[in-house]
Amino acid sequence: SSTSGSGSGGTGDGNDDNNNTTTTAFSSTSSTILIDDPHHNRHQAGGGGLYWRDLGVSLVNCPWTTAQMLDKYDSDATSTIDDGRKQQWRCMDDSTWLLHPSSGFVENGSLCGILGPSGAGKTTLLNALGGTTPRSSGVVLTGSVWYENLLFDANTTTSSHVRYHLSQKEGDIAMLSQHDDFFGMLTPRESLEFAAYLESQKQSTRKDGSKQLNGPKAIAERLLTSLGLLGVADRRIGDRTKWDGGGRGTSRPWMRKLLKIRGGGGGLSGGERRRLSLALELVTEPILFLADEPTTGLDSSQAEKVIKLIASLAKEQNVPSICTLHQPKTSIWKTLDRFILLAPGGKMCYAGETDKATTYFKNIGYQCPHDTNPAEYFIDLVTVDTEDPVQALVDEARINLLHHRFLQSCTPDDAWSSPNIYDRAIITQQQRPQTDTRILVGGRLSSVSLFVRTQLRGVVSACKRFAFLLLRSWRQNIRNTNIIVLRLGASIVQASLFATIFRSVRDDKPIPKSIADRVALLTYGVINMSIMSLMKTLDLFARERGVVMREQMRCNYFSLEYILAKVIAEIPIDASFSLVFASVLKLLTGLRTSMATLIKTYCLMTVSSASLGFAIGSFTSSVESAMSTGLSIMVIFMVVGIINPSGVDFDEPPNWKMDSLAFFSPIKWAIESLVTAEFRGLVFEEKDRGLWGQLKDLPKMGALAMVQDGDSVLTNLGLGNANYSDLMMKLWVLSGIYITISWLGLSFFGPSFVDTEVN
Ligand SMILES: Nc1ncnc2c1ncn2[C@@H]1O[C@H](COP(=O)(O)OP(=O)(O)OP(=O)(O)O)[C@@H](O)[C@H]1O
Repeated sequence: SSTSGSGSGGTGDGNDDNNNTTTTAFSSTSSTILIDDPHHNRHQAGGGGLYWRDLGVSLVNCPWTTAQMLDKYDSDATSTIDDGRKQQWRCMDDSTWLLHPSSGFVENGSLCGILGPSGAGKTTLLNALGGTTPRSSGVVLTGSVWYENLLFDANTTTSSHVRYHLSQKEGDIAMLSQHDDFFGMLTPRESLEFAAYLESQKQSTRKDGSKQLNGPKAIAERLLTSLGLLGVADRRIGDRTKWDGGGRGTSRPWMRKLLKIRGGGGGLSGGERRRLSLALELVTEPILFLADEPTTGLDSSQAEKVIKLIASLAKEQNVPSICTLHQPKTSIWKTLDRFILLAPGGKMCYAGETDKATTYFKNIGYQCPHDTNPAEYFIDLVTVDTEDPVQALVDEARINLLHHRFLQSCTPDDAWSSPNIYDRAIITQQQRPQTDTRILVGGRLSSVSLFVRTQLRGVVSACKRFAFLLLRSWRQNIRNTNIIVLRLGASIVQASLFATIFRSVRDDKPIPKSIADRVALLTYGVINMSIMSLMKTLDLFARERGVVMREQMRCNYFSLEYILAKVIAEIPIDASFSLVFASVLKLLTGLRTSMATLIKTYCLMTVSSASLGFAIGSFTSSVESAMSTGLSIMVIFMVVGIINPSGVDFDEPPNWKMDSLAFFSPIKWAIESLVTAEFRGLVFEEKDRGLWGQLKDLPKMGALAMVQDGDSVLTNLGLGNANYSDLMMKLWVLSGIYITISWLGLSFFGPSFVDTEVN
C-alpha cells in the first residue's frame, strides 16, 4: 500500500519521525473524539436502529469486551524493521479473531456500507450482525446485537422503546446473499406472489404490532413497480447455471399461452436478477436489511441503481440497511449514510457517518486528497501490501493504530452499557408481542369457540399453503419443456435400443434361449430409468436448496409440506417417462409380463429412485456434492441389487450386512418384481421342446441349465418364494422411508446459526 499519513498529526506510516507525535496525540483516552454518540443520534433519528456491543467473532471462546481489547494494544512496544525504522502499535492478540470485538450502531432509515480489502471479514461481520453465522463454520460469537425501536401507543399517546434480540428464525431480517436463488421456471411476478403468500400465511405481526394489510398480489405489484421489474414481470426468470434453453424452450406462442408466460425468451439479466432477489427479501417488510455484495456481477450503472434502491427502501421503510461493498465508485460512496471500515483480521477502523469520516481521519493524520474517491482512500489505508514484507509491517502498524484509535473512540464514558440509556424492556423471541387483531376483537368470544376457530384457521391455512407449494413445484417442473422433451425422447430411444440389443426376446423365438436375456433386459431397463430419475431429482432439488433455505429461515412452512408437495408434483412427470419407456419396451419385445404390470413396476421404481434423490439432496449442500454422492450410492445399490445370472449358491450362509444394504436398493426390488412377474407360472410349450421333449437352447452352464419351467427359473435365481405384490409393497415402503429421511434431513440439516447472547 502506498497510503501514508499526512497533515498535521501525520503518524500512521510508522516512520521514526512520526512516532513521538503519534504517542502524544493518541495515548490519552480523554482526548478522543467519539465518532458516534448513540444517545444523541437515536433521538435525532426518531429512535431505533441496529446496535451491537463488544461483538466479536473468534475461533475460540474469548469473551472480551472492546475495552479489554484495547488493553491488548501495546503502544510502547517498538520493534525495528529491516530498513531500520521503528514500528509501534503492536496488537498482542491477533491470532484467533476473525472479527475483533467492537461496538457500534446503524440507525433506522440509513444505509451503511462495510468496506475493506478482500478477506478483511466483511461477510463475517454482516453474518454476525444478522444472526446468520452458520453453526457449521465452527466460530464463536461474543458480545450482543439487538434492534431497538420506538413504539407509539395510540391510546395513551406515549411511546416506549422495545429491544429485540435478533434471531434470523424470526424472519424479520432480510439477508441478500451473493447468490441469486430462484425457481428458474417461474416468472418474477409469480415468485413474488408465492413468497408474499407464504409470508402472509404466517399471520405474523409487523414490527409496529399491526398486521399486513396488503394481499400477495398487491405486495408483488408494489415491489415490481418500485424495483423497476414491471417490464419483465411475466417473463420466465431462467436458470443461467444450466442449459434450459435460456427461456427459449417456451418461445412457441401456443406453449407460452398454455403455460401462462408472456414476453420473450432469454431469461432475466444479471441486474434484473439482483433486483428480483432484493424484492424477494423485501416481501417480509424486514426490520433490518443486510446485503452481501449486492453489486457483484453488475456493471457500474446497474450497481449504482441497486445501491440507490436499497438506500431509498431503507428510508421509505425506516429500517437500517447494511451492505458489504467492494471498491464503491464515488456515486455509490455518496449514497452511503455511514460506513464501517474493516482491516484484515476483522479490525474495525471506523464505524460512523460518511460525512464525518474525512475530518476524523484528517484529525488522526490521514487526509484524503481532494481528487481521490474517499472510499478508495480509506480502503487503501487498511490494505496490507503482502508482496513487500517491509511495507507489510508498516501497513500493519498503521492498521493497528487506526484500530486502536477506533476502539478508544467507542469506549469512553461507557456509553454502550449505561443502564440510563438502555434501561428498556428487553423483548426476547419468546416474549415478542403476537398481536392478532381477531383475537383482540374476539375478546367477547367464548374460549372454546375461539380455540376451535384458531385450530380451523390453522388447518385452512396449512391446506392453502400446501396447495401453493404444490402449484409452484408443478409449474417449476412442467415448464421445463426442454428437459421433458429430451427425457421423453431418451426414453423412447433407450427402449428401442434395448429391444434391438436383446432381440432374442421376441414372441417368435423360443423362450428357453432368451431366459438370461429377459433377466438382463429387465435389469438394464430398471438401472437406466432409476439413474435417470435419481439424477434429475438431485439436480432440481439441489438447485432449489437456496430458495428453500431462505424460506425455512423465514419459517414459511414445515419441511414435510415442502417435500410432500414436491413428491406429488414430480411423481406424475417422472412416472410418465417410465410409462413411455415400459410401453415401447413391451411393444417392441416379446416380454411375457403384461403392459400394465410393466408400467406399474417401472413407475413405482421411478418414484422410489426420486425419493432416494430427495433423501440424498436433503443432506447435501450443493449440486456437485449431491450428484457425486448420488452416483456413488446408486452404483452400490446397483451392485447389491442385480440378480446373479449364474444363480444363487444355497450352501453359502446369509450375509446380513449385504442383505441389510440390499434392502435399501430400489433397483433390487424393482428387478425382482419384474423377473418374478416375467417367469412366475411360465410353462414351456411344445415349440420350446426338442425331439425328445428336452428344452431347446437352454444355457449349458449356470443356474439356468437345468430349469424345467418358470418357477424353477425363479428358484434357481433365488426368487423361489418371491411374490410380486410383496415386492411391490417393499418398493412402496422404501419410497416412504426415503421421503421420511428427506423430511428429517431438511428439518435437521436446514439453516442453523450461531447466536449471540441476549443481554
Ligand atoms: N469458519 C471459518 N473458520 C476459519 N476462518 C474463517 C472462517 N470463516 C471465514 N474465515 C476467514 O476469515 C477471513 C474473513 O472472511 P470473510 O469472508 O468475512 O472476508 P470478506 O471480507 O467478506 O472477503 P471477500 O471480500 O473476499 O468476500 C478470511 O480470511 C476467511 O478465510
